[in-house]
Amino acid sequence: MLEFQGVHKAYATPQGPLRVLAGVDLTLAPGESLALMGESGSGKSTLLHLAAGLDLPDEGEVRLAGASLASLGEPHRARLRRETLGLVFQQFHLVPSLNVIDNLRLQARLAGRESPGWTTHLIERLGLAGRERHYPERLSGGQQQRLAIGRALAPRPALLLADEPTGNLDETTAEGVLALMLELVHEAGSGLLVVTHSPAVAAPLDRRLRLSHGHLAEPPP
Ligand SMILES: Nc1ncnc2c1ncn2[C@@H]1O[C@H](COP(=O)(O)OP(=O)(O)OP(=O)(O)O)[C@@H](O)[C@H]1O
Repeated sequence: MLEFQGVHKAYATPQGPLRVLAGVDLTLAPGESLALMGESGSGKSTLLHLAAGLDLPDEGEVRLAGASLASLGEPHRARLRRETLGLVFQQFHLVPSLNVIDNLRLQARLAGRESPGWTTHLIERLGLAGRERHYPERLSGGQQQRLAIGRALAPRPALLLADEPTGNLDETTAEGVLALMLELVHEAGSGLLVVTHSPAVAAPLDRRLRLSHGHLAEPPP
């Protein structure tokens, strides 16, 4: 589903190149779930951006659904992203001019996979039944992030990429939202790559890896 082979990435800084990924290898099978952990600044978001083809490696290859992302033009990469991935970030990135149900429908339509039954099911599971016509600004932070997760899962993507999805929420709300995210990923039949600092979130997933000094490794027990 997702494969990194010898991936290197550095950023240009006034002090010279900042080496972030130094030969990362990773294979994620369809339906597999992986927690990506690591210190702040270790390159977790960089890895997720490369996985989504939002940025390209300096060296090595990233393959998504069998396609080498660097070999595709940006329009083709964007289409593959829409059809294959769900993305959830710390900021919710909801469409403010669309109500709850239209935020969900838009994403499914863009991916070419609308399913009214699944959308209705999602709204109920997200605790947003009765609020279908509300706009995001009228929802609480936790509700907005639940909606952002639901939107990403509306097309039942092959893989959900989530970058510290509850980083902006208080601890109690975050726990509930993350538990719901894991359940919905399971119901959607999606794979999951989630950046998290929480051992409780990481524990039930298939695998856990830690990014440190540019390399991925098993975390200490
Ligand atoms: N566009 C950029 N230009 C220059 N440096 C960058 C850029 N993006 C990220 N960096 C630097 O690369 C390093 C890795 O950043 P990244 O955001 O991938 O880490 P992270 O593990 O996700 O961190 P956090 O847990 O704090 O979100 C950091 O030192 C960051 O400052």
